[in-house]
Amino acid sequence: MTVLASAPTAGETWYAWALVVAGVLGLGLLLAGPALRRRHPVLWWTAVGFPAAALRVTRTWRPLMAGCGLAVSRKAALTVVAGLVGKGSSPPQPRVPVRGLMHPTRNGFWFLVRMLPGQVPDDFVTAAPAMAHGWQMHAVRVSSWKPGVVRVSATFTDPLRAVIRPAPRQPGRLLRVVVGVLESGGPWAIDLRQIPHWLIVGATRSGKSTLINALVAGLAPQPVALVGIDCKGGMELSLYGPRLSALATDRADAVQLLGRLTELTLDRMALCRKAGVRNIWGLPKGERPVPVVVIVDEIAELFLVASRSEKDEAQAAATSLVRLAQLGAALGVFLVIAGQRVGSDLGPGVTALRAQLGGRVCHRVADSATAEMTLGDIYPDALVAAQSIGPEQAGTAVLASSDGWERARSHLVPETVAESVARQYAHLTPELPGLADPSGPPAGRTTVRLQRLDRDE
Ligand SMILES: Nc1ncnc2c1ncn2[C@@H]1O[C@H](COP(=O)(O)OP(=O)(O)OP(=O)(O)O)[C@@H](O)[C@H]1O
Repeated sequence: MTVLASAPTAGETWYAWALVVAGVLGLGLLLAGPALRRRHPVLWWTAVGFPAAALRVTRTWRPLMAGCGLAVSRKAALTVVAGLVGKGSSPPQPRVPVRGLMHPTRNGFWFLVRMLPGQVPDDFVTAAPAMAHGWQMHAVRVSSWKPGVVRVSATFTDPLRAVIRPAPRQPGRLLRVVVGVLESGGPWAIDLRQIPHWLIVGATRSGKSTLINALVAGLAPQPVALVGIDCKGGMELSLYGPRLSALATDRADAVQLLGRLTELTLDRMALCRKAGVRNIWGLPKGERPVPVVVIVDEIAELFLVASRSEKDEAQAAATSLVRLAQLGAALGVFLVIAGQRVGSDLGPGVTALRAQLGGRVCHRVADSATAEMTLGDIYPDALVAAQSIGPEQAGTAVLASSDGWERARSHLVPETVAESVARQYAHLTPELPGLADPSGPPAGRTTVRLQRLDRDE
């Protein structure tokens, strides 16, 4: 028997080579994939992860939408007509929301979705965990984009897992400090001119003080006055003593200091009224009073009462804080209030105050009620994210403001660093004569140094 062998054509040779090259590349990526992912995650995501995710999203979009109850059946009449015209072919599929182009990011992707009539963004928020599972992503977040459209963004890994050390400080904008990293990979900046008052909540050792360290270390080199209220005997805030213009270490002190701050605010109001401007930023530079950032550590110490006289003090403190929050933004007085709890059990004042604090940071919390108190009145869907922060994720928090919510992790700024920055910039501490306690030494020069025994730094 004779076998006739014909020489391959040029087209066949090219095709065979392309197959071999694709096979070698595929095999190489398969073998080197895990190492590439570990060492160069961005490169891995661009070369392997994103194309695979794009295929997965395309393949699963319709079944996912149907499984999550986001597909809408065609009109019955249309189905009947299609059945008659199609002569037994399968009826038309239910309609699913229209998905836009996928845009890759450094650690994920995002796309827009046009919702079908009758759907609201919350329907997609509920479906986000199913999308994350279906696409094998670390997390999927859904936010409103514009009426009728939501933005779906996904991340393939948690960028907040690793401890984040701060980069060397750059001179920044007045009252703006980069304190950490956002889950989306961008900087987490606290900008007091944009959001003047903040509430920082978290269980013990969840990262509140570390965040305040980062904030103070960023504010210390700026021309601002820092004022501390720490009713735990100054145990936390006395660290920054050399850079503080005033420090109250118990409730009686705090009530007086808050009273003086209210007077200072009213003086500023009179100044602005006289100059015919709406806020201190409208005053000429030479006449503009220095911005004051008031840091309150452990708000419960101000509000919890055991006796009648304490009740009056707590009420006075609450009233002053609410007034400062109402008037302060325009007059250069900003509040940063930290505590383990902000429940209404602390008294009616705390609810009124909470409503005035537009910026919220919720670290790991001990109970769901605290997360609800911190975030629930702004973004109920952020609650799940806040409640899933574990003890090993100290410094991780959910941030919320009128712009939306996001997960973030603060820079690890140990107290020794914050203390030395405060000493380094002590010469910038503005003297605010109206604030100093007439009966005591200037608080900024306090010599008390209380050591926390539970620190591991
Ligand atoms: N952003 C962070 N990155 C890494 N580790 C952190 C971070 N924040 C806090 N930690 C770790 O958690 C520990 C406790 O943090 P921190 O003292 O800030 O908690 P806290 O909420 O202020 O606690 P307490 O209410 O008891 O004062 C720190 O000593 C540090 O080891």
